[in-house]
Formats: sequence, structure tokens, C-alpha cells
Amino acid sequence: MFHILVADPISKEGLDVLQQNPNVTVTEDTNLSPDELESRIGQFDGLLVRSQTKVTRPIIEKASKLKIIGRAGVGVDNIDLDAATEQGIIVVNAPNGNTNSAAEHTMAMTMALSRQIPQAHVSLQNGKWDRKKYVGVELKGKTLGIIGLGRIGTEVAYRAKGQRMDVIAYDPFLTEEKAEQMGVTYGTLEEVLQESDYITVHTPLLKETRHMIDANAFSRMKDGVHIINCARGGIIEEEALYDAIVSGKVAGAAIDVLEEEPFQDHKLLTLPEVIATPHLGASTVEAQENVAIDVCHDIISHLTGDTAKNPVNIPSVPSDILSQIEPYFHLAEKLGMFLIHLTEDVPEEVNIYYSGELSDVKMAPITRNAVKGLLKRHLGTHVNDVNALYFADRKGITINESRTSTAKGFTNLLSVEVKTKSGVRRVAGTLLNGLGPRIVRVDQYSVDVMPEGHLVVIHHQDLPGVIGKMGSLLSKYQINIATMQVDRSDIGGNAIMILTIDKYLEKDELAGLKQLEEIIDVTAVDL
Ligand SMILES: NC(=O)c1ccc[n+]([C@@H]2O[C@H](COP(=O)([O-])OP(=O)(O)OC[C@H]3O[C@@H](n4cnc5c(N)ncnc54)[C@H](O)[C@@H]3O)[C@@H](O)[C@H]2O)c1
Ligand SMILES: O=C(O)CC[C@@H](O)C(=O)O
Repeated sequence: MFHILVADPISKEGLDVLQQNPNVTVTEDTNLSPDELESRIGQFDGLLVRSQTKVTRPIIEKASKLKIIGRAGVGVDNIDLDAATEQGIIVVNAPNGNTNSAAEHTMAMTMALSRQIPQAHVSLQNGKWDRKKYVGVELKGKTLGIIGLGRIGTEVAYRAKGQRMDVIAYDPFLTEEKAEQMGVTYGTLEEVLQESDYITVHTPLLKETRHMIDANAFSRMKDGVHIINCARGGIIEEEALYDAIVSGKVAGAAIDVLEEEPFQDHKLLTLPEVIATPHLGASTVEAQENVAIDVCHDIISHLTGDTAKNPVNIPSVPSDILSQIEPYFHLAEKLGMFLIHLTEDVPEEVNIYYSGELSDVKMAPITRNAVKGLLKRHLGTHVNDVNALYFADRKGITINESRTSTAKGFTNLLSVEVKTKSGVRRVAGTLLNGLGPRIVRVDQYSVDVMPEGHLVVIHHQDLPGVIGKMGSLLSKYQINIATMQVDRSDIGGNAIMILTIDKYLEKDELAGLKQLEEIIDVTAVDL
């Protein structure tokens, strides 16, 4: 018998899926404090949550029987995925069921913002009949900037076009062709910021997207811009939004999510230009039914030995194959992560070459790890080796694998190549017996770099003094260099320097390094 704890309100239709299974008992308790959850979680095989319950490491560490955590919704930022993976607990979500509802809520908020509907309603409730104060603006003919054109961003784009808005979108996986097919304008982040009358964000909350809309971003927007966030708190820096509204730069903001939830007392809510809802994007009957049914089916599948459709964290490889290839998963993922940092354009094709001892292994699971590493920088932690190829396909990226017998002196060599419109970037790595993974080639250069920590990849001219200048500047920033690798194409030609440093390179420090005259480009890579 499997015991499942339902810790947040979940639609009845989903719970029926669980309750109708004779091997399952369901306990619903949606008022547990974190301490109570921690003390009771040890009795359960499955845990089902929405976004309210924080499934933290201390809770997961007490979950001695837990086999699966189901998230009825998309974002899994309320679940400690690393802790779950370490505990061998699969986390499944329901990524598709609330897309329409979140897109509709975004449009509802955009329209309510434009016509000040909530403010006018409260004014009426207070006995006023104020027709002059609540003069709005039309959406027709205005430009909507969408940052993040995934499932929800795409649906918002179609709806905005229905309102006869012009849509410009930025997404690292958006190509000009795809934008044209959708009838939206392809933009860089800068173009979206500068050209939009309304800006709506639809990215996951990741290290890269945290505070992507900050004071600097606001300063590049049009005066009187409207801002909408129905994605995740933290994508927009709240203090900067507050200041931009007070200064008049931003005419109004519609907010469904903030960094700390619940957010009843937030200072943004004191501003008359702000309208807000308490994280209601997915709160429709239909979305809650969809996500509950999807996630409950996945919970039953996993507990009864079938494959879950929407795993977020766990690889699924047969155990006999796993022992042979598992050591390469980490190397493959790190090569992908490294390479995507060097890839400035949209990836169109990824070629993975298996050489030496790797030329007769089962390639697909290793390929999935390399692709996972490539994609997760922009798509976030829900990309794993199970769903990486699916996401690559959805983003229009072709994946090719080939075997070659020559490993250029290495026992095993895994090479990953990304083709974009602007060219080809390559990286290769090997597993050194007893020493672990190493990056051994970057484009045409030979190196020997452990693929972990904070790396800085510097392309520069091979001139005397460059290394010294780089060292001095880093020392000025109080940054310690742990390792350094250099190689060059020819004397006085182009060269590469790869540093491992002891801390994350901040934006302004990166900009400082780029100022040195011999530098061609500098990329900070966090592995
Ligand atoms: N308010 C709600 O109740 C509610 C409901 C559902 C989803 N959400 C949230 O909405 C967001 C979008 O969900 P989705 O299902 O569309 O996800 P998705 O994965 O389908 O789309 C996210 C898109 O963001 C893009 N992206 C990643 N980094 C980017 C960057 N730096 N700049 C621009 N684009 C970037 C990705 O390439 C991807 O296409 C998530 O944060 C999700 O948690 C909120
Ligand atoms: O549980 C909810 O209602 C919120 C869900 C939403 O934020 C999501 O990421 O799917």
C-alpha cells in the first residue's frame, strides 16, 4: 500500500485518480506547518503539493519512505530538487495544464492595468462616481514586449495579437524564422526593453533571470511603460520597480507574483499605479483539474513501476547500461553547460562525437546529459536527461551523434559542437582514469581544465604582458586565480586563457576585463 500526503488544495478530479487506485491511501492535510510536515513526512511514499508548501531539504531529509513528489503546476522552485535527487526521490510536475489560464490571467491583468479597473471598482465601492480620473489607454496599436516565449509567453503573444497589439519577443531560443511564423517581431532583450509600451515576463526564475529587470533595465525603457509579471517573483527587482513607478518612468504595474509570498503588506501595494492578485495565474477550475489529473497519473505510474511522463530530476536508464555509461553523464553535462556559455546565437544543430572507448557505448543517455547541460542555462532545472531531447526538438535544435575511432591520444573523448548562424563552437572532454573529467579542447585550442566552479574563458591576442594585466585586474577585484591554462594558434596570433577563480564574476568585473585592449572576448562560465 502506498501512502500519499496531499499538502496543498488539489482539485477533486485529480484526487479521484489517486483514490480510485486500490494500492493507494490518501491523507489530505493542507494546514501543516513546516515543522509538522517535517515530523510527519516519514510516513509517506508520495507527497503532492502546489506552490504554497515549501518542500525544503530538512523536510526531504526526514522523508525516509518518500519515492515521489508531485507538483500540481509548472514551477518547482518551492521544492529543493538537489535534495530530492540526492535522496533518490523523483519530482514530477504538470507543465502543460495551466498554460492557458496563466496566459489568460496575463491578458486580464494587462487590460485591467490599462483601464484601471480595480482602482475604479474600489472608488465606486467608496461611493464615488469618478469618470474623469479613470481614463485609460487602448491596447490596440501598442507594442507588447514578451520576455520568455515559452508555453505561456507564446499563448500571451497570440492573445495580444487578438487585441491588435504589435508583439516583440526575446527568448534565447527564438529564431527570426520562428518569430516570423508566429507573426511576432524578433528582438534582442535591448530591443524589447526600448521598443515596448507594455512588457510582460514569462521566464522561469533562474540565476540568469533573477532581477533581469532591474534599475538599469527600467532606465532603457520608454517613459510611461506598463509592466506585467505573472511568472515568478524575483524576475523583476521590486525596489527598482517601486522607484521607477514613483519617478513616473513606469505608468503602472500588474503583479501576480512577488519574491516573498504571501505578500499582503508589500510596499508596492501602497502605490495606486499597481494592481495585484495573490498568485492566481493558474487558479481556474480547468487548470487545477488539468494539473491535478496529470500529476496524479504520474504519481500512480511511478509508484506502480511505469515511467512518469513529466519527471523533473531523475534519469531513467536501465541499470545494466547505467553502470557502463554513468561516469560520462557528468562530463557530458558539464561540456554542454560550458559550451552554451560560449554560444552567443541561437543553437541550430548540436553534433556529439564519441571516440576511443566511447565509440561502442550506448550513446543516447550520454547525449541526453550533454543536451541537458546545453539547455538548462535558459530553460531551467526542469530540463533533465529524460526530457532534454524533447525540449531540444521543441526549440528546433537538431541533435546528431556519431562514433569515431580516433580519440587524439585519449582513451576516451567526448566532443560537443554547436552550430549557430554565426558559426561553430566546440568543446571536448575526457574521463582521466582516477582523476575524473577534464575539458581538453576548446575550439582549436588544447587545454586541461577541471569542469567545475567559476571559470573565465578569455580569447585574446598572443602579446607579451596580457596575462600579467589580467592577473593585476583580477587582484584589484580581490579575485583569486586558482588555475590557469593558456594555448595559442600561433606566435602573436589568437590565444585562449582559461582561469578558474574563487568567486562568481560580477557583471561590472566582467565588463572591466573586457576593457583590456588585447582582449577579444571574455566569458564567465559557472559550472
Ligand atoms: N502565476 C502563475 O500562477 C503561473 C502559472 C504557470 C506558470 N507560471 C510561471 O510562468 C513562467 C513561464 O512558464 P512556462 O510554462 O511558459 O515555461 P516555459 O519553460 O515553457 O517557458 C519559459 C521560456 O523562458 C525562456 N527563457 C529562459 N531564460 C530566459 C532569459 N534569460 N531571457 C528570456 N527568455 C528566457 C526559455 O527559453 C523558455 O522559452 C514560469 O516562471 C512559471 O513558473 C506562473
Ligand atoms: O499552484 C499554483 O496555483 C501556482 C502554479 C504556478 O505558479 C505554476 O508555476 O504552475
